[in-house]
Amino acid sequence: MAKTPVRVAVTGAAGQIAYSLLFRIANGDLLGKDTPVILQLLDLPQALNAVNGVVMEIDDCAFPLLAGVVITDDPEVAFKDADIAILVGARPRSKGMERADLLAANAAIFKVQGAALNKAASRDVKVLVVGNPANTNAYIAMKSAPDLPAKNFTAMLRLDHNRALSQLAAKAGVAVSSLEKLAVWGNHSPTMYADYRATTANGESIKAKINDEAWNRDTFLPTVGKRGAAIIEARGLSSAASAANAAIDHVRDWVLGTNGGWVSMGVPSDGSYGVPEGIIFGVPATCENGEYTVVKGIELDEFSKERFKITLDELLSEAEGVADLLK
Ligand SMILES: NC(=O)C1=CN([C@@H]2O[C@H](COP(=O)(O)OP(=O)(O)OC[C@H]3O[C@@H](n4cnc5c(N)ncnc54)[C@H](O)[C@@H]3O)[C@@H](O)[C@H]2O)C=CC1
Ligand SMILES: O=C([O-])CC(=O)C(=O)O
Repeated sequence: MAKTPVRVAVTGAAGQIAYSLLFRIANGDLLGKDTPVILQLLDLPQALNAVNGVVMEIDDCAFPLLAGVVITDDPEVAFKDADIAILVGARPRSKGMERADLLAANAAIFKVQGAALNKAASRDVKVLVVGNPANTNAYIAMKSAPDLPAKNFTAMLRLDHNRALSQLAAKAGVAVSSLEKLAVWGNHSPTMYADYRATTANGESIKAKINDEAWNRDTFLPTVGKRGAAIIEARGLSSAASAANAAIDHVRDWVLGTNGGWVSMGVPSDGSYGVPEGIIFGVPATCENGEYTVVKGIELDEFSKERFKITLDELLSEAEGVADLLK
């Protein structure tokens, strides 16, 4: 019997990330080649003409799995019965800005969208926030949706995770596909802590194989942390296709499972690792039957504790910065 189509809402549908993301969702890369999808696209009124143009192109692909498209500037229409909501729409940063500079500009958007999700979306909606600053935007959306389970709200750390995998594979001379058990902790910002102490390639410790603590501190962590800025510097625009790819990876793994493998996701803290409850913090997780489970019991050494504190302090100050908005 044909499967019921899954309703996937995407905000910022006229933007550069969406221009990669929407075609891949319609192609079945998100939910598998046996699952029809309905795209529910949101953007600002002045961008709807551009969304219409993107949808003309989507039509011209004749995707067999595409069961419908909704185009709207009303968040409640976009999120109506949504099973998945990928919140991309926000102002991106330009040269010289830090992601935190976007906090004020983007916070209000996520309050409105959280409230609209609360009202209109499926009670099981899986929300991924991509728009920066992603963790705190997810926090605002979650706090603005009191009738939805907090665990439904996640932020994208997967781009950092994928960047780290690629750097590690190159350094160690192993295939990306052989790497397991990488953790990216904290905020999607240069403070994130990509932690490969537990990572293995074909069962062998990557830390032992690389055996270069100076590289970890002085090259690897800054490269992963500042990759977004390096791409803006080189391209004049922030990363788009790689961000769309990471969004696909995040949601696909959440829905379809990771077979025991670790992925990094920003999720509301349950208090583990000393992160105050509700703060959206990047953690290693496994996914099964549509649920994620945080990997527990990882010991933090002195260096890890230092890095952990820096990224947590940043998130706590971002949360404080939006406290008034949430009253
Ligand atoms: N978490 C991550 O790893 C990454 C996050 N990003 C972030 O993703 C966001 C989007 O990036 P791009 O697609 O490159 O930007 P873009 O400027 O090309 O597109 C953004 C789109 O969002 C729309 N928009 C703005 N406010 C909106 C609202 N209230 N409701 C609906 N749509 C709205 C705009 O009209 C525009 O079409 C930025 O915040 C960027 O910093 C980018 C790369 C990676
Ligand atoms: O750096 C930016 O502004 C876009 C982004 O989040 C990334 O590429 O990681």
